[in-house]
Amino acid sequence: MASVFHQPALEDDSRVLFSPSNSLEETVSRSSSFYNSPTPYHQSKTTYKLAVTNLSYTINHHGSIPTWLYHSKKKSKPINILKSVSFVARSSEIHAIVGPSGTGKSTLLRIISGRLRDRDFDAKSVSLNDFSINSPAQLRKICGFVAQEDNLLPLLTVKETLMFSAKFRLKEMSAKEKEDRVETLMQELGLFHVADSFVGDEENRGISGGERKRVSIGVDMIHDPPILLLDEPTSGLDSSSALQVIELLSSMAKSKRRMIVLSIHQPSYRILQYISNFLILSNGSVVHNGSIEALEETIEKLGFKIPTQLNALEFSMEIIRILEESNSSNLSEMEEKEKDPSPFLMWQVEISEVRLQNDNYKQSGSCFYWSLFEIMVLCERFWKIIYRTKQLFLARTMQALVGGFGLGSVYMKVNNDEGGVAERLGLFAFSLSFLLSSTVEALPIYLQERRVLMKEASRGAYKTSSYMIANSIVFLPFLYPLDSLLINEYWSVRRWSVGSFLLEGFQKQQYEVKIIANDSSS
Ligand SMILES: Nc1ncnc2c1ncn2[C@@H]1O[C@H](COP(=O)(O)OP(=O)(O)OP(=O)(O)O)[C@@H](O)[C@H]1O
Repeated sequence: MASVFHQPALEDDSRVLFSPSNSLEETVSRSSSFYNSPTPYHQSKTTYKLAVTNLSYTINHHGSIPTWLYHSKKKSKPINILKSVSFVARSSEIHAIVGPSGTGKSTLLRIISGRLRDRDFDAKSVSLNDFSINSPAQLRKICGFVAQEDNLLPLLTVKETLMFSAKFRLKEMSAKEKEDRVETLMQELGLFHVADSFVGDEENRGISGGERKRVSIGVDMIHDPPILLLDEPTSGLDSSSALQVIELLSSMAKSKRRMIVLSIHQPSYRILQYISNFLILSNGSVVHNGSIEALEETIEKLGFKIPTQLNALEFSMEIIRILEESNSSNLSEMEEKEKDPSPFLMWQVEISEVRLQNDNYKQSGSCFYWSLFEIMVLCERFWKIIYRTKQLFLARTMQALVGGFGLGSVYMKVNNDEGGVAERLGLFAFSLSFLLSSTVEALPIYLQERRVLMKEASRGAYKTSSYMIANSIVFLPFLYPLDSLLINEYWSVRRWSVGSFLLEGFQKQQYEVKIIANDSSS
């Protein structure tokens, strides 16, 4: 904890971006070019310091349920998920967040990655190279976030998956540049040998678990963000695959000065050596922030001996309550000492006045053009998935043809009189009921896609409206009852549509009413 309150010596080029000596305009222009730059960030060779200071996060018991749905006379008790969490992470290092289940690791990562509402974000709590971050949107731009559950479409190959991510996130690049970026990334992630293999899922076996995890990492670092956040990247992997993933992250951190912050459950002894700093959380509070050696010292000072079969981190989980108590008493001592504001804290207040001016971030080029581009890329992806989903593509095409012609043939016998109109209406309703059943059939596929959509849209890969339009364009021809209706209507070409029959029937009725009226008046 103490390390948080000392101003660390920064490497020379760490101030290139947000140097306090720069004028405000200079800082602003540099910072906005940083966010807007299509160039991969690592090329700037800038190092970063991400500081989280006294971050607390509280939610109401009913979470995101709207108040109008939550009828309770009892006032809900807020839950303090994170309590005054502070730490500093730097480029070229792996920083691990550890702790028992439900202790707030994922919540902390989600906040740092900017995945929270603007109104829940405390602007004073996160800074980059000593400049306060104003909004979650800024964090989303500079951080790649790999969630615990992967977000991959099983019917795309590894290369296609990365290529689609490049199309969404590197729009300014030419097709050749995107291709090169994907090739380089596959090389870096050790995925070249599975480039043309399908990602797969539980039903259709594809690439291995470790490779899946590496593809997920690739999807979120296609734009080469300087900060990469990963929620439990080793979960569900055997020890050698877990080690491979951590080794890969370590080499990525070192070779391109990336900052890596990850949450991890019980890392093995071999994994520990790749991690520079451990932030141990218990009930949302920090109980240790430092190296593994510092943790061993703390445990020894508390009078414990680490059993030979456990590493310091595993043992710390067993005595986490004692660590928590000891840390809270250390903290109260520190608070006593810090009643007078330290020079570091005063300096923090001064620099926080120089804000990152990124709110006016605008994507270059016309908005309409990009929307069109997104729709086209999404259509291409939808089409690939439908084409490769045999049950969807073949069955639907057959259904459209057989159903359409089958139902259409019924129309041949229908007479061209009022009775025919009634029969046509019956057939029309019958066909409509097929539309409903077809929607139900497509639902599981749509729901699987929807999960991916929600995650992609939340990280700003594309607009939800583009997805909807693309979805409609591609799915519409496969709504076979609709095709049946069109074919049926075409079959009854003598009158063209049920509508015209209805109109004709209505006119006839009007005519008959008139005749009856004339008869009765005469
Ligand atoms: N939106 C929410 N509504 C209600 N409770 C929440 C919400 N988000 C988080 N929590 C609670 O906050 C606590 C911390 O959750 P979080 O997912 O961050 O824990 P974690 O340390 O990542 O757990 P795990 O290791 O099991 O993934 C949990 O008790 C969780 O139930």
